[in-house]
Amino acid sequence: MSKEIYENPDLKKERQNCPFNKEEITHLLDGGKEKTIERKQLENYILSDEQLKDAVPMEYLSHADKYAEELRKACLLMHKLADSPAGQVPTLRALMGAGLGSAVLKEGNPLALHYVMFIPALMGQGTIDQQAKWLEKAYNLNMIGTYAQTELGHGTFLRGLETRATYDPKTQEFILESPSLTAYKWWPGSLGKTANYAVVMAQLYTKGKCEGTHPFMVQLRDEETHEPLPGIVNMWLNPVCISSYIHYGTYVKPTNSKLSYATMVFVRVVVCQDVTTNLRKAVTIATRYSCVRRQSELKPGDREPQVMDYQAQQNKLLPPLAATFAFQLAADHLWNLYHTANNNIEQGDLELLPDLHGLSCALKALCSSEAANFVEVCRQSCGGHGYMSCSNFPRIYGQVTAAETYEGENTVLWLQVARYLVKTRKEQSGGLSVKYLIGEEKGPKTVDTTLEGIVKLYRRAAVGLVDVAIAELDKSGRKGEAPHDAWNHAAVYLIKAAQAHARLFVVESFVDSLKEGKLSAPVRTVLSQLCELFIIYWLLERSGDFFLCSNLTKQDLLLLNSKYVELLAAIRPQAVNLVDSFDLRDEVLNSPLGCWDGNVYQRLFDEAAKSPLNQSNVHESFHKYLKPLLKSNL
Ligand SMILES: CCCCCCCCCCCCCCCCC/C=C/C(=O)SCCNC(=O)CCNC(=O)[C@H](O)C(C)(C)COP(=O)(O)OP(=O)(O)OC[C@H]1O[C@@H](n2cnc3c(N)ncnc32)[C@H](O)[C@@H]1OP(=O)(O)O
Ligand SMILES: Cc1cc2nc3c(=O)[nH]c(=O)nc-3n(C[C@H](O)[C@H](O)[C@H](O)COP(=O)(O)OP(=O)(O)OC[C@H]3O[C@@H](n4cnc5c(N)ncnc54)[C@H](O)[C@@H]3O)c2cc1C
Repeated sequence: MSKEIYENPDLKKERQNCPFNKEEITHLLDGGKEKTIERKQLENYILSDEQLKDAVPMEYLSHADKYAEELRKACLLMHKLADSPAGQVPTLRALMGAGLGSAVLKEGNPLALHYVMFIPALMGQGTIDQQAKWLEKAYNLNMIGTYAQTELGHGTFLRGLETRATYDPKTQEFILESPSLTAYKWWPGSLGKTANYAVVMAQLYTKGKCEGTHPFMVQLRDEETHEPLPGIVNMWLNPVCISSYIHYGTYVKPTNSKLSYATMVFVRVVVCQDVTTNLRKAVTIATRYSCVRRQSELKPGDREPQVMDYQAQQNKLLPPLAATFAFQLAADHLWNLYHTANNNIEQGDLELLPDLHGLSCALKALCSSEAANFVEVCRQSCGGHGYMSCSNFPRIYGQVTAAETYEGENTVLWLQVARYLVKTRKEQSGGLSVKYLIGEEKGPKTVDTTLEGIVKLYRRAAVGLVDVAIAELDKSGRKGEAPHDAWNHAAVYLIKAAQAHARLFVVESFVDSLKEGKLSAPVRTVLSQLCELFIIYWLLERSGDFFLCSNLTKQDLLLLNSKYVELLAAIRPQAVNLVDSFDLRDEVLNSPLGCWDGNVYQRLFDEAAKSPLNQSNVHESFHKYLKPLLKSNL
């Protein structure tokens, strides 16, 4: 007799009479029906392997045991690559990020940097000969690499890196050295125990002149013994400069010194997708839990309501739900720009490089910071159970908030965006993704609160805040301040302008995707509601920017507030159906709060029972410490 599958009755009710085709949204997010089929086949292939399951929860292992266990599984995953139903690169992409990969490697993938940065650095900056020599070795895992750029003393200011690579024309070798404690490479993932090679960013010195930071291939450990090579701590020998700027002892300048930063641009682009995947997990967990959890009294005398029926809970969870679509669609647009720009750069056409740099910095900073804030709101929306390690919120938050720092600390990236915006606005040049900065904003300044009218408000704010920042810079200049001081004293305005630009890009991506997309009417309706909710939410959150740069009135704001709460009520009935459309398996969510069946309390109880402390009634420490204290009559 088949075992009755339990489904929480409230969740079951939420799923009845769904007005849209969930699979249509799943296919949209996956990039098409075929991609969904491929993803599900890959998930079955990986998650059905018993050797990839944790015997005990990772949180109860020692640091060293966690590392060993993650390395065991990571290596097993690599052995499974060859037979993957999805092909190498799609499998690697799935295994390196916050989706399928995190279902197996909950503490992180010791081999991630090899694929996410080391190989991309070789592909992006190695010469043909160097790629011929190293890429096959890297893809065959005959070497494990990392990307060693950050030092104890410098992570942001790359021109301040202290590691030096001095070219010796006699031996035609580079001598790499870390001249001080602050020059020690610090932070690179896998550098400590896993990698035996690294792409090392170092200041290139030749003929006594510093030519700036360049990437070098350095062997760190013996390929057989894995022992660090002699002198590895503070002196590295025999590195090879990746990309050929030394021709017969003479330095040949690259067409653009920033091309050596290309690997960072790649990761900033993929990080936008990765934090969105993590946000989807957090929203799914919190939404399902909020429809299972019944608490307090809404109508006196009635049964305790689902907490999702409180408008306050909808206000917490529906904007992040909408954000997952907004960020995904924006990340897709950025990915397309990355490919176009990269193909052009390979042909020597660097025209799109500033746009790519500006937009990748903007979107990485926006998606990571917004996702981190939203994940924390999702955690808080689940009360005490959201605080438990087994809820998976602490791990999801840790992964997302790390992205606010790595690959360019967000503040620093916002200032990079501002530099690009000010230059584009002043020079009225270029600006593929900032076309609105070129020429004057046309049309009446009156406000209409339709979708198109709200997008126009975002554009006015984006232009207006750049002009406010430029006015501040000019004012400082007139006072005789040096450009670097004027820039520093306008930082607050510059960052606001950058953030407004990033939000405009996300809003336009969302609106344009709905216009262009071949969607059924029911899906278009629910996604349009989410789009309108999200762009009004952000406008209400940042209303000062809009008051400053448009004719927005108090009446407009009150009208938008009413529209916002109406949309909360309209979307509420579809919240569970929308997160079901993400098609995130329980193993990927890895949380008793978010499981598809809603069997929350039993799963919480089972998780608690796994704790080593719950394997006996009295822990041995009682007899060692507590009992003597109880007897000591202090
Ligand atoms: C094969 C399978 C593949 C699988 C992939 C699967 C992916 C799946 C998911 C991935 C999961 C995510 C895991 C991520 C792990 C990451 C781990 C972390 C790694 C790191 O953190 S690596 C180190 C990162 N460090 C940084 O980012 C440093 C930040 N600092 C800088 O970038 C720079 O110092 C600076 C930009 C802040 C300032 O530099 P500088 O002072 O030299 O520049 P200026 O401000 O003076 O500007 C000069 C001009 O240069 C332009 N510029 C600057 N940077 C760039 C760039 N990167 N590209 C292009 N142009 C750049 C400026 O715009 C200026 O131009 P202008 O015309 O003069 O204005
Ligand atoms: C989880 C994780 C993984 C990492 N992995 C790697 C890796 O694999 N390889 C690698 O090379 N690195 C790695 N890093 C390092 C990372 O790239 C750096 O931490 C990051 O670039 C920030 O640099 P920093 O730590 O020097 O911070 P700092 O730049 O020292 O930041 C400190 C403060 O100074 C401010 N600040 C700095 N410069 C400016 C400025 N010009 N204007 C205004 N404010 C400024 C910042 O906004 C921040 O508030 C990793 C970091 C983390 C957290």
